[in-house]
Amino acid sequence: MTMSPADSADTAEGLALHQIGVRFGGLVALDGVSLRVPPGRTVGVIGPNGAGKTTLFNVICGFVAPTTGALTLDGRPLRPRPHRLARLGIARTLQGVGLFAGMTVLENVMVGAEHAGQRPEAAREALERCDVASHAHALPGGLPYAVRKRVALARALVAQPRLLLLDEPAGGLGADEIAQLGELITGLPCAVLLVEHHMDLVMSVCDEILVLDFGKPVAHGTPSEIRMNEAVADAYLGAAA
Ligand SMILES: Nc1ncnc2c1ncn2[C@@H]1O[C@H](COP(=O)(O)OP(=O)(O)OP(=O)(O)O)[C@@H](O)[C@H]1O
Repeated sequence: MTMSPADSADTAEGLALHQIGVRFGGLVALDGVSLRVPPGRTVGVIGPNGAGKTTLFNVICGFVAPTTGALTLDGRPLRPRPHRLARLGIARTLQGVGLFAGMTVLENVMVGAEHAGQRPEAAREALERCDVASHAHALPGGLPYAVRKRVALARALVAQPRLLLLDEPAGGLGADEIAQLGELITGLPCAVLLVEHHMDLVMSVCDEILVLDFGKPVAHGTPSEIRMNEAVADAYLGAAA
């Protein structure tokens, strides 16, 4: 299998990371990571604990500035800032849920709609897409965790992003809920960057997968290529040992 860094992509469309490196003091969290998320594609990032997945996500969201390398959006330099992502057509969900406890489900998603300049009806449509419209008038606190996560996803989707960043969306979910989440992700019209531990979900929804180990890219390919890759098996067995 060949590595396919963003630098060699035949088109500059979409988000691209070029040789990104991040250091926290003496610790190298990311080292030479290149990746492209073309329009409409679902790209997964996996790796053992501490591999740098969340750091990569944080670089794209603008929470962490890369020490080396650069990002581009449609070929133009991108210096992400968390509060400017919506304007760029990028939405995200974070680990956990992060809903406003004092607002109903619908109001939570309306906040997202307003922020993105969408019409109010878009909020109900997003709830329907995520199959949680029946909870529109409930407060999040009383709802099952899986429902709250779907509401958070609806709040991200209401912006009708061109790129959706998902940070461990399967965390805390059961097998059936993860399967439903997979169906939802597969049906999305936007590009998706999925940072996730749950291999079955990643393998079932992603067009391509980047594998990190100790901050370095160790493989990049289709799910079937990744399944057969020895370096990937080594990274995971090493982590389990
Ligand atoms: N703000 C920070 N300051 C110092 N070190 C950090 C910081 N954030 C992450 N790290 C370190 O960087 C490395 C990569 O961490 P990161 O959270 O990106 O990995 P991960 O692949 O998301 O792990 P996990 O699967 O456990 O969430 C780890 O060694 C971590 O301890």
